[in-house]
Amino acid sequence: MSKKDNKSKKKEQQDVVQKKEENEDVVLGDFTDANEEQLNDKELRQKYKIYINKGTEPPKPFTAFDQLQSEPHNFRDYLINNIPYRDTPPTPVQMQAIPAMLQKRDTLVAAETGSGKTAAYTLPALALLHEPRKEGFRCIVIAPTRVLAEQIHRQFMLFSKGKDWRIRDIASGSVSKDALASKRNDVLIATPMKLISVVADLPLSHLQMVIFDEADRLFDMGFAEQVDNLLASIQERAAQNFTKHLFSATIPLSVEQLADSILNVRPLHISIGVKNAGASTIDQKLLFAGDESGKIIALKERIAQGLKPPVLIFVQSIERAKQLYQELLLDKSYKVDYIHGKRSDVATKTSLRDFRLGKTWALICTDVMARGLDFLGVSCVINYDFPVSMISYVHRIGRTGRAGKRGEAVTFFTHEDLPLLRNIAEVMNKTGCDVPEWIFKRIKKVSNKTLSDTAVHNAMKASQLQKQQGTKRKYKGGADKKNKKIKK
Ligand SMILES: Nc1ncnc2c1ncn2[C@@H]1O[C@H](COP(=O)(O)OP(=O)(O)OP(=O)(O)O)[C@@H](O)[C@H]1O
Repeated sequence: MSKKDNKSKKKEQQDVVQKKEENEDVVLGDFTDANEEQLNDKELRQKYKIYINKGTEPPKPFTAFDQLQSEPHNFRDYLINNIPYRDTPPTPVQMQAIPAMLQKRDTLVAAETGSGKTAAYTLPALALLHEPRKEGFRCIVIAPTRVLAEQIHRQFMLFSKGKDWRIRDIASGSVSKDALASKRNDVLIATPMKLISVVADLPLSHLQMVIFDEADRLFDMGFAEQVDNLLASIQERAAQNFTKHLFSATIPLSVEQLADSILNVRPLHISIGVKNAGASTIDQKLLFAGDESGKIIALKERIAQGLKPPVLIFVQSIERAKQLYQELLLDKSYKVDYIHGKRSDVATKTSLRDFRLGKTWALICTDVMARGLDFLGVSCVINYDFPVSMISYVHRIGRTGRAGKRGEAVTFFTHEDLPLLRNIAEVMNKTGCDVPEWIFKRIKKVSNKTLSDTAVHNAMKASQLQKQQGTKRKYKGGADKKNKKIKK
């Protein structure tokens, strides 16, 4: 950039700041290249596409990890030093969610896949707990799958290095009852089922926060009742009010409404960028395979053209995973493996390790792997079987294009998938990826004949919400509990 350009950019920035001082309601400008030190809260939010969808007086976003060491955050040095990327900027979700959690208020946070949401709750959780204590579990993190719980545990261990924290992952079931009942514990990570089986024995009198990772999955049909029961049991055992934090890349309206009834400590709803869309770092493509037999031909063609490993290949069921694995094994040059929710712990760990080490170049998986898992450097995700919903699509493709790196997602589709194609095409459009005109024409033709997937999806969600509202909710939230006490 020339000196002249630099000067005019600086002048533009000064003008914006001056305008801002003259008139609070100035329409905010484009701050893409603005100097952050000159920007106020609103301008920073605009620059990083941070939206506050509910709640007042959100804290100012921070823009460098070092700022967390000083007032009002006061992170301890060891915590900052344990952040491997401390010298690079925080991601937008971290900029806003970390200060929000530090204000000890309930939060609902939606930000694209691979944008660093795990650190956005792990770091403030450790900062708020301050140091290891003998007060029982003060933080609970709930995740939908074992493999995700294990990954969250690794993240906590990384950030807590050098201090004697007790961080327990009970998702795989290796912690004894006695160890769990001990006061010498700080953080618990669990799947809902595991947590239900032990919650009665947990020391929770000093519980400060409960975090839901992949919150929309936890609150959807499969888990909603368990999670409701869980919150009620936790509340019975907790001596004080605790804050609740919901994180996901996708927060459908139904979950946002549920969150409303659960979050009551000065709640803040935060979202980053385009809601419920694929990460902007993913180059999304559709590939017409004609029919079922065309898929394997298309896959082998892609391999022959030089598919860059590591690659994740999503299929719809355990059976399909085994079938495709057998099919690809016929060619000895393919180094493939498969993984699904029913494989043993040992087999799962070995498969994941081999994939991380590059021993296998393609991992065939079911949707159990779609959420949350972080493999740095997955170059391509192939949706061999068409995803059942837009939400599943967003999470599957989100295994690539993480932490600012670019990735590719290819979705195979056949004639049979046409009725479901509209939602995926909409996600692609939202993120600026091209959907060929002929595909739109085909979708239009099909959706004239059948009820659109959006309508089906919305109808399902509405009936799900009705069911959830219809069944008597056990957990009523901190405010209700307080009111009840007052009435008594
Ligand atoms: N500020 C940062 N700078 C660079 N890398 C980061 C930063 N924050 C997180 N990362 C890295 O980005 C990757 C993705 O982070 P993470 O798994 O937390 O994403 P996520 O938003 O939870 O994704 P998903 O929605 O798929 O669960 C991780 O490898 C993490 O170490």
